[in-house]
Amino acid sequence: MADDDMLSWDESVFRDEGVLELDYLPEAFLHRDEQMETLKYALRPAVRGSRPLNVMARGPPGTGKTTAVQKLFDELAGISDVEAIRVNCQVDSTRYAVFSRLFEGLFEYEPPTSGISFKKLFGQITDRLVEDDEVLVVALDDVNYLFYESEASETLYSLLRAHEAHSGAKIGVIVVSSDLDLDVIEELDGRVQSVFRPEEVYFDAYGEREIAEILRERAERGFREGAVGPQVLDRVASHTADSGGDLRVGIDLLRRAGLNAEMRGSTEVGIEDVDTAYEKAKYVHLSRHLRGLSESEAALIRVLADHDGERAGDVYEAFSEATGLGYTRYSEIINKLEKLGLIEAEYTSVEGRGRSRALSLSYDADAVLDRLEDR
Ligand SMILES: Nc1ncnc2c1ncn2[C@@H]1O[C@H](COP(=O)(O)OP(=O)(O)OP(=O)(O)O)[C@@H](O)[C@H]1O
Repeated sequence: MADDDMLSWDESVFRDEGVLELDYLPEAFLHRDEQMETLKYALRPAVRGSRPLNVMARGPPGTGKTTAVQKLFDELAGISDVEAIRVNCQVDSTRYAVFSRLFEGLFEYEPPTSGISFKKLFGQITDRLVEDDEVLVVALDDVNYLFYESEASETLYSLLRAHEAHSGAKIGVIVVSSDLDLDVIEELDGRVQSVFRPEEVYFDAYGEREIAEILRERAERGFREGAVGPQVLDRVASHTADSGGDLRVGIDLLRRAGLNAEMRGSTEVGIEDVDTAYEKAKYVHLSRHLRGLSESEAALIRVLADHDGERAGDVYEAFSEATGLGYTRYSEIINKLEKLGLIEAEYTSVEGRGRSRALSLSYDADAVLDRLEDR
């Protein structure tokens, strides 16, 4: 360690730390040309004033789906008579919430919170589109959350059939899902299936070489010259690939490794800085999923931390005592947490009682509880 004031604040390994924030929109978007082409093809009619094709974009977490949408929407923002609005369904997970967000995007103020019916909200949106002769492109990002709340069919139905209820309304929809176990089309009601025939775009997981290239580009912008060597980058890429190829892990890892180097008073990031950082960065998924949970969902996680590995019936007793909620809601929450990969439900045979489900947390209980409190 250097002397006491080694960390003179202006001496940093970073050139621009903001580049290593997860919501930073990268200038260079590598290895996604094909996906961008399909998206552009689908959206092109909007630029000419017609309804765009609908799109379904799928792929594992951290593979650039949101970034692709954001990049295209930024381009569309410069075109008159096209409104492009991205809705994060992790935050807005009901039909009403989605349409409130669309209202806000169009009118630039929130709809009245009290008492405005869905029908009215919907009507105001479509009237505006028709009057101003605008095309609306809606991205339902993380649409899987609408399915977990059983709101997907209603929401899509309203969007896709808007022109029937309100002649002249032109709306195109991009649904984005990172839940690979969810068969989006199959899970929709028949009446929605019959009008939803989207173009499909798949975002496959990046390989280790691609990860390294993308991260090199990001590191060059984010770090001072010479602060991150090729071996360090390779190490970051290898950890990222190991944890499923989610670039969020890699970017978070780069940033934390940089902070570790600074802690040591070094101007160069070392392999050990990366390895120490990985202990934390590997939990970025966990933190992200915990952030979106409701109070009762969080309550079940807390109960499970105390009853890890126990039978579903026993966990229910503790849950119901803690929250006063009934079995139906309990089952729904288990279902959602399982789909999010936060818990695992395994069938076990109990002697004399047939098969029963045992529930356990997918991550270390202390790691979960710490992050649950920080959310
Ligand atoms: N090809 C790429 N080039 C540069 N940066 C990328 C690329 N792909 C992803 N990223 C970066 O990785 C991070 C995660 O990307 P993004 O949020 O777009 O993934 P996603 O597929 O939408 O994830 P999720 O499904 O979990 O919402 C972002 O910080 C983004 O800037």
